[in-house]
Amino acid sequence: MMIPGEDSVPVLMTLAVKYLSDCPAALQQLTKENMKLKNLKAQLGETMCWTDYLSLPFTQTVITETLRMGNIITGVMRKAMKDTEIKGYFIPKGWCAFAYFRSVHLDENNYEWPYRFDPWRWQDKDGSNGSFTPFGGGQRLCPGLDLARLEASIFLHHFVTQFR
Ligand code: HEM
Repeated sequence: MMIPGEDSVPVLMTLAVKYLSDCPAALQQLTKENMKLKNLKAQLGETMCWTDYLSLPFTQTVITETLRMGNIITGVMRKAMKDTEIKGYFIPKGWCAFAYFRSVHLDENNYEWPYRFDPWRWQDKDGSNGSFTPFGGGQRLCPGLDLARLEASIFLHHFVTQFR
């Protein structure tokens, strides 16, 4: 749990900062959303809790878009347990195949202007059609995906509300 969890989230945070620094409109909207929550919490005298994290929709789209563009895990290896055919390609039993996430996440058939950092694209899309797999899928789906998103949200919240 520690090894896969240690490198991936800091890379996610670092890439989010990099992409935001190139996209002032996204940084502005992210700051506005998080400042609003921070001020509300201060007025109520409350600290942040789980539901607050879920109430930051734009922050979530920033994280999702960073995962899409950043491709922190570039893909996953799989071994064919039997002769298999996928979309006309034959994979003999025993061969290894590499499912390359980057080619899916940066394919213009799946995403308009795929090299543009555009968190707004996620406002009416959830990637559940198989075109968004930064955490893998199936039996080996990353068990740390919610923790990764939570950590990145907490980082972004403090980053944009306390620093310029
Ligand atoms: C941005 C952050 C992260 C990304 C992009 C990511 C991505 C992935 C991917 C793609 C896999 C599937 C590997 C495969 O199918 O061969 C995976 C597996 C795994 N991840 Fe993550 N991960 C992240 C964060 C974390 C965190 C925070 C933890 C734990 C605290 C974690 C723990 C694991 C473990 C234990 C597996 C192996 C699951 C299995 O084989 O059954 N990951 N991760």
